Amino acid sequence: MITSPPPSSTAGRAAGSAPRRAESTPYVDLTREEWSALRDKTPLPLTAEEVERLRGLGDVIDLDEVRDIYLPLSRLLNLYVGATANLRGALNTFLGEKGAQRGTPFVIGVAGSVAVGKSTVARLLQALLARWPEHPRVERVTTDGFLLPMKELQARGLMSRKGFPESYDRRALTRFVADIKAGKEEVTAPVYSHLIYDIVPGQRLTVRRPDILIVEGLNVLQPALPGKDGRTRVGLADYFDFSVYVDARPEDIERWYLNRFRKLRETAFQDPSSYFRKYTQVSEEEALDYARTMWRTINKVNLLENVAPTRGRAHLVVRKGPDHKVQRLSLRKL
Ligand SMILES: Nc1ncnc2c1ncn2[C@@H]1O[C@H](COP(=O)(O)OP(=O)(O)O)[C@@H](O)[C@H]1O
Ligand SMILES: CC(C)(COP(=O)(O)O)[C@@H](O)C(=O)NCCC(=O)O
Repeated sequence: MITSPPPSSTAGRAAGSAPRRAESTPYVDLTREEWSALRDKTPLPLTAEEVERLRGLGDVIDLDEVRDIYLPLSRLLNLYVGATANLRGALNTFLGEKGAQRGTPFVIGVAGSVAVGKSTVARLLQALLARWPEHPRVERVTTDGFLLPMKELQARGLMSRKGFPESYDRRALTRFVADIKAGKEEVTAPVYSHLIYDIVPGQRLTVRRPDILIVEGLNVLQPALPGKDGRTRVGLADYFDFSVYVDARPEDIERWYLNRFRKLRETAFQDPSSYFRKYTQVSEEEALDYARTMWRTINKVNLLENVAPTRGRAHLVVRKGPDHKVQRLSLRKL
């Protein structure tokens, strides 16, 4: 796998280091304008009815952004799905009887920091990809279902490392995606609740042979853990047919994190069973101080230490500006 990252807004080039030679990059860099011009080649423009349905997803995303950025992306992915099916056909021809495998889901990983907008991108892609007659069944899962239960995090001293790679049951997550990719009829996963800030006891999410699976989470591009014998294992990202890294400046992400916290304080945190209810009982300033500490001591550290270093493994890096609008895209061409 090619690992040289495109220029980033998260971790700038070290002072004094040599500029990357343009001809050696495996990425093609496109401005927003260059990318959005590609939508002219995109069949299936959005109908008025679909625009309404997208609005119904409850996201604040503006519709020009959907047309300019995410519609061309859904076309690119549609082409990848077709090409991947052809490749599997070639493999089956080569393998003969041993190969005869039914179509397996096309798996897309969506990575990036807490609050960068992964869920919004993943929800949009789910809606846009399901419009194509070749792949109407698109499922989306978030990796938070594979966080260790709170009791276990406490026992291991990991409560302030939530979202770090070690706070997940990584083997179970990889097995879950491997089973779906292998075409199992029915695969289940645990469910995480932001309300109780914990795994929901006894609840499971079921995935039944989708055409496309979108796996969204902070750590989806992490390399595999070595096995006990030191040998390399197959990791989650090895099952991805395509991956997207959502990138933005940490200062902007912090602002989005705090804005989301402010909104949640007025809505979901009001629920008596919310883990964060206590922050509705103190002043907004006090609540935001707490959120700022969470950002600076947990989420920002995780972004810089674990998440951003995986950016160069993505097939596509989308870079957002301060207003969430995508400004540049780097697409892997090699
Ligand atoms: N394109 C967008 N335009 C405006 N606001 C957005 C956009 N994408 C995300 N947001 C807002 O930014 C915050 C973080 O987005 P979210 O998708 O919840 O992030 P993540 O899943 O990465 O934690 C949310 O408050 C969301 O409403
Ligand atoms: C649940 C999360 C770890 C994100 O998980 P993901 O779905 O990306 O695997 C994150 O949203 C979170 O709760 N972080 C802990 C610190 C905080 O509450 O901001």
